[in-house]
Order: sequence, then structure tokens, then C-alpha cells
Amino acid sequence: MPETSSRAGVIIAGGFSTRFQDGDKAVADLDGTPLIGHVADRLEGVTDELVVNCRAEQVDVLRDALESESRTIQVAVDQTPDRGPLAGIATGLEAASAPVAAVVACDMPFVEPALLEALFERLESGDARETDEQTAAVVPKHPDGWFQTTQAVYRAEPMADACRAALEADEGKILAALDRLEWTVFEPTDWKRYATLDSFDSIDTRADLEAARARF
Ligand SMILES: Nc1nc2c(ncn2[C@@H]2O[C@H](COP(=O)(O)OP(=O)(O)OP(=O)(O)O)[C@@H](O)[C@H]2O)c(=O)[nH]1
Ligand SMILES: [Mg+2]
Repeated sequence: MPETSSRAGVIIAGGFSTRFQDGDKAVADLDGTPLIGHVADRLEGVTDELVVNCRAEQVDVLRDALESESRTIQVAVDQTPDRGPLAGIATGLEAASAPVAAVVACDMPFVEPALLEALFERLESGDARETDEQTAAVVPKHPDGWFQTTQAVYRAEPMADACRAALEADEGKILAALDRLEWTVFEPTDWKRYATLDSFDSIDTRADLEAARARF
């Protein structure tokens, strides 16, 4: 890891994989690589610092799954487990040294690096604009109308603060953090040049994993 990182990748992995029903999905094998390893490989091309957010009991297994001679990770452990992805994002962003970060869930093995690069460029281009408030996030919108907040880029400090404020107010949704910020929607017309819907696929069940395996 360089001394000063310019872009972080934050992988959120603190969930309990209840729908998966076969251990921690983060380390489920897909084509010889744990799911979280696919995410790390894809983040690595567009970031220079990797943070993994998880629960204390996951640390050893996730380090084993991800670290090698060529890769070290920073682990950011939830102080209070089971407070949802919003808490995981806060913890991960607080640990990042870079000012901006791509946040990706551990169960999205097909996340498209070109999409993340485009999101970073949109976020960073906000710096050049003379607006009163910088945009603090760029979030892709799914064609069905919802926001893909666990495959999005954020300014680390304002987003972490907004997550904490939302949690404090007992608002558990990631959108509750975004409500407290200026942020930018990345419409399907913006991202379809870079990615297909495969990028958003998340592995929630064994059946999802089998379907993903069939693609290799
Ligand atoms: N830190 C943290 N991350 C979470 C929490 N709940 C979910 N996540 C992460 O958020 C992402 C999306 O969550 P889900 O797909 O619901 O994963 P999950 O909660 O492990 O799985 P289910 O128990 O089946 O809902 C995954 O990367 C999870 O690891 C949590 O309470 N804390
Ligand atoms: Mg869940």
C-alpha cells in the first residue's frame, strides 16, 4: 500500500449470509477464488488501497482468503455487529486513508472495474466545478429505479459522518445517509457504456452461486 492512497476500495463483508445457508458467502468458492477475492481483484485495478469491513470473528478467514505476497489488506472491524451495511460502510470509510472510495459488497463477483473508474471520474470531476457543495457520492441507478449503493463511490469523510448521523437517528437505510449529503445519480444512460447488469449481480443464495458458476 502506498503511503498516501488516492482511491480506496472498501469491501463490505460483515453480514451473516443467512439466505446462503452454507457458511460465510464471502469465502464461498467461485471458479477457484472466494467471492470476496473476485471483488478484491476487480477493485485492485482502479484503487490503491483495499479495506475490508467485517466482524471480529471473520478477520482471520478473510485475511487468509485475500492476502498474498502481492496483496495486503486493511481490516476494519465493526464495533457493533449486525447494524447493517450502513454501519459497515461507515466503519470501512473511517479506516480508509484515501479521500474517495469505491464501496462494493463482498457478494458482487462480477463488479465491472470500468464502471467503478467512470464513477470515480464523475466524483472527482466535481472538484473542478464551481459549486457551493461538492458531490459526496456517485451512485448508479438500476433500470428498475433503485440505487445501487453497495457498488458506488463516496467521499470518505462526509459519507462516514452521514452514516453515523443516520445510525444515531435510528435510520438504517443507506439512503438515509445520502439524504444528508449532496450526491449524484449515475443513470443507466451514463453507465451502460461501461457495464452490463451483470455488474450488479449479488450472490445471496446457493442457487445464485450455482448460476454464477455456470458462467465460467
Ligand atoms: N458490516 C456489516 N455488513 C453487512 C451487514 N449486513 C449485511 N452486510 C453486508 O452488506 C452486503 C449486502 O448484504 P446482504 O446481501 O444482505 O448480505 P448478508 O446480510 O450477509 O446476507 P443475508 O443474511 O442473506 O441478508 C454484504 O456485503 C454484507 O456482508 C451488517 O450488519 N454489518
Ligand atoms: Mg442482509
